[in-house]
Amino acid sequence: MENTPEAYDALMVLSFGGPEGPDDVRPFLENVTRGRGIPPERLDDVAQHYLHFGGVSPINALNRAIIDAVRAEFDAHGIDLPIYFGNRNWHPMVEDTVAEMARDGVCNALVFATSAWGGYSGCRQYHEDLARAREAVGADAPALTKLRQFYDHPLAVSAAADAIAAARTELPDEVRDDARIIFTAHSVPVRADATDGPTDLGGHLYSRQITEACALVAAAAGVDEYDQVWQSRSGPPQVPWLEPDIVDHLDTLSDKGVGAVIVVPIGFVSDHLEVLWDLDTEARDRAAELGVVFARAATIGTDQRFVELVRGLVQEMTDGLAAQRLGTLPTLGVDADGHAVECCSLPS
Ligand SMILES: CC1=C(CCC(=O)O)c2cc3nc(cc4[nH]c(cc5[nH]c(cc1n2)c(C)c5CCC(=O)O)c(CCC(=O)O)c4C)C(CCC(=O)O)=C3C
Ligand SMILES: [Fe+2]
Repeated sequence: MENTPEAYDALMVLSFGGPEGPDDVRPFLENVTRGRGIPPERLDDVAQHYLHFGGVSPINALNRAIIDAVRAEFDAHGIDLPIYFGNRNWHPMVEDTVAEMARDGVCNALVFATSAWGGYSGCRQYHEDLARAREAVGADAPALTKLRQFYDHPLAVSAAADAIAAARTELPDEVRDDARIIFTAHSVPVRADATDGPTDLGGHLYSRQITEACALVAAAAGVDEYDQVWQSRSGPPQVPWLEPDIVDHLDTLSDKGVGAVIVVPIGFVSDHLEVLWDLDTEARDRAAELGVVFARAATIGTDQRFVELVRGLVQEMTDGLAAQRLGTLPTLGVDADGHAVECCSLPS
């Protein structure tokens, strides 16, 4: 797809947000779950996960580091767009960021959201956040164009493949070559996944993109056999979410005699709390109980290729370059004219 080059005057990095101290935890969780029917017991549990780390999620600091690295990458390539930071659920809130951009005279900004995926939580909800923020700011709000989904960008695929190779070197010699590769991504309600994406695709855009990304990364890493599982399930127990859960899957693998695993957090770009708690704490502890040797691959956000990827996505829009892609599924987010479209919408 060729985009029509247009004049953009800023980039916003848009993310989930996370608490930065114990007093932030409850109000943050209330922002995340407002009107979503998450049971109070689940919220109490999740609050404990955050409090275990002093009430600080690493996500904001990680995003600030990504912004610094993108700034350096832009400077090195003569891209003089200012970079702003906004979040869905915690400060700096996207509404405040858009107000600041309006005060600075920004008219037409690009938006990089820190999710590679289609689907409601990873894509459409970010469009809703932008629309809400523009409405709050009113007539002076800049136009905001969300960059496309990047789950199959060649730089994302090669960074994830190299992270598997690096994790393999951490394993003891005797299990290194036989370690089972497990890709994991955030679970979502089965019903939400079923209705994601263009109707002619038949839904399931999020889970299909994850499946395709796993196949691309496995091929790049020279891995023939692997598993794809889910993590961080939320919601009431009677509502079905994508399965199997990673912790249950470790039991299954252990029963089959698997002695070592490399867990690959394909669904996330940085080591935020869903990685530190659900993988590095819960899954790692379960593996230890089972006597399964455990290594976890790094997320791609720390790899230099990640900022090159961000620059590439921006240049697709500013220079009208063709999208760099390895996959075949739709990656929604911009139309043929380079304009943001309401993607991943539920059929009405
Ligand atoms: C698909 C997906 C991604 C990946 C795409 C992307 O990256 O955007 C993602 C990322 C993240 N999810 C995160 C945290 C949370 N997600 C929750 C709840 C939920 N996530 C969902 C889906 C996703 N979530 C869903 C369908 C819910 C149910 C409620 C709802 O429909 O909204 C809850 C509520 C408590 C609970 O866990 O029940 C929390 C605290 C953090 C920040 C971690 C940190 O603080 O470091 C990040 C990056
Ligand atoms: Fe989440």
